[in-house]
Amino acid sequence: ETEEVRRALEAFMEKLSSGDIRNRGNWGWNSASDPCDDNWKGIECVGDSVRKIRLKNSNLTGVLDASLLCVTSSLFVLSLENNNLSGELSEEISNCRRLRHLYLQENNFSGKLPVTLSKLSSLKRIDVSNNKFLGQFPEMSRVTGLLTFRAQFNELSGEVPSFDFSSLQEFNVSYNYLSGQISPDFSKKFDASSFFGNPALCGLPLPNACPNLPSPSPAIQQDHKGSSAKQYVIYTGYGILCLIVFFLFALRIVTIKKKKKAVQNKDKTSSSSTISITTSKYSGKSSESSKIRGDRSEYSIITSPEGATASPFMILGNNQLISELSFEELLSAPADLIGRGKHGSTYKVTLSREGVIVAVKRIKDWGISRVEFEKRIQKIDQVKHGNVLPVLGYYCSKAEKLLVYEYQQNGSLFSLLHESGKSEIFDWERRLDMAASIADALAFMHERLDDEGISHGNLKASNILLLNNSMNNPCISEYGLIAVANYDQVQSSEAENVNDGNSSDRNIDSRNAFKADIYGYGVILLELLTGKVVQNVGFDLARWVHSVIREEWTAEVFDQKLIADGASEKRMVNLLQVALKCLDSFADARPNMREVAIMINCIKEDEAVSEGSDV
Ligand SMILES: Nc1ncnc2c1ncn2[C@@H]1O[C@H](COP(=O)(O)OP(=O)(O)OP(=O)(O)O)[C@@H](O)[C@H]1O
Repeated sequence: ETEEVRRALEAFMEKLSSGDIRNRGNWGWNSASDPCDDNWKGIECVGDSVRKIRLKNSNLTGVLDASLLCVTSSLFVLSLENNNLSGELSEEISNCRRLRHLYLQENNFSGKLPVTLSKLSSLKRIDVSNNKFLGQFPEMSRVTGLLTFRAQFNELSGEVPSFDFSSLQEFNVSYNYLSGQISPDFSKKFDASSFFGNPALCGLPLPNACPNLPSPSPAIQQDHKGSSAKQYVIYTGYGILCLIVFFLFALRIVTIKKKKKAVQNKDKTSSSSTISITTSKYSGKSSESSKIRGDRSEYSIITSPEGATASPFMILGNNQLISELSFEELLSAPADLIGRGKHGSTYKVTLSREGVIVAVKRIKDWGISRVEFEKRIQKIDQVKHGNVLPVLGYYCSKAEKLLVYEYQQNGSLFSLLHESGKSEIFDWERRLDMAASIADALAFMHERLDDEGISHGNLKASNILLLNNSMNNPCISEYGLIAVANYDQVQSSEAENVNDGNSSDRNIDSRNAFKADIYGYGVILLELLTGKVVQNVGFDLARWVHSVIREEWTAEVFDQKLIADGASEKRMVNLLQVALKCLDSFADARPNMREVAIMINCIKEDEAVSEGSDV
């Protein structure tokens, strides 16, 4: 470890032991030695960095100075239970950014739990039970992936805040001074023993129902009467304002209709017309640096040659973001080209309605009839999954198709893996979670769209977006946009392998397309495991991985960041084995997506179990 860390840890121990570390014999904890090389008591390292501090039942009597402790930025586990530590847990605990397990139970800690606990986004298990913590709970819902929260036998008060329930397995806040109604989310998952001993807490799963809300007191009613006159004046004002807005809106519709008529008349006289998307000129990957507003672009939407009737712009579902969005509004909004792929271009379009940004995917030369296209989009729209980005609207002419999606500002799995640098922690657990979420979502889509033969068709890391929510969950975008999969990696001999001589051509095609998705998913797994870009200027990741494994250098394959983080090699190898199954050159030998999802979830469970036995 660095000298800075050694000194900080020495000072940390001095405070834990009330300055009395001389009596601790051969504990080490002396900055003249090294915590990893010289085996300081309770310290576990991976390579040169301290990962775990485990000093339970060690008769420690001082205070926990988090500002010193968290100089050790690679700390994963802090276990100080059953000592005699006192004082507060300070806000600097959030500087231990990678902390996963925090065990402080059975001490004499007091004061409030720091609000900064919510910044420990990697936290899996926290136990602060049997202390004297008081005051309100910190807001913990941002800590996704929390498995255990134990805070029983303290003096905590206020309401039970909301948590992220997706992973929470154990929750106990019994014997505190909590009050209010327990949220139904808790009662679905935990029994009364999690809440006993809080006299002012009510509702299921506790036996005491919550009293009905009291009706407003006469004094309040009186006050209400007094304020109703004021409200009358305000509402009348609003009414007049609404009338004015309505009048202006009607005027605008009449003007637009007149314009439309003029355009249609023009269409009838000329053989084609051009509507342009106002866009910046494409100059490299990122458009942010090259915004040239108001350019008439080369990227234009050309109506069908007959030009008689342009296809309407269709809005799907009742998404508020683009409700009643007109094609005119979409086309007149400023658009930045954010990428141009094999199958078309994608634009970031800022609508005039406040704050609404959409992504418009423009597909050219897709040889599919309008009827077929519409049928396909409608089918996809009927299958909803939280990790699959829905199409909000579409436009379809003979020459090209436009699809509108909600813009996801957090980028894609590709950018997270290859463009985010060191700023963002993308550790093993998050990668495994992501692999599982994508597999579950894809298995769901495959099963629901099996009869229609609609696969994703273009599965890759840039089509896995990070959702706008606080958890940045992965989300598969552009599902089903390409009718025939066109992976370079899928060898042409595959069609023969898949053909058993009985299936119709159509079945062979759609089965191939589903199997191609599995291949695409295998490549994503390889990218998660190796941190390398697939097919990057002559580099074929799948082939490279195969050759390294043949040479029995499996550990060389993995992303060095994962190794340095102490990710379990056993489970990385397990995931690699799943990836290799997905990449089998014989399409028929690949598992289906449900089988893949089951395998990945098993690895995830294995990870959770080992997490639990970590301390
Ligand atoms: N809804 C969206 N929100 C934010 N970014 C998006 C959205 N959809 C796509 N992108 C991003 O836009 C960029 C271009 O996407 P696009 O799909 O056009 O190209 P591609 O995926 O590289 O190629 P292909 O045409 O083969 O799909 C990618 O970086 C992608 O992550």
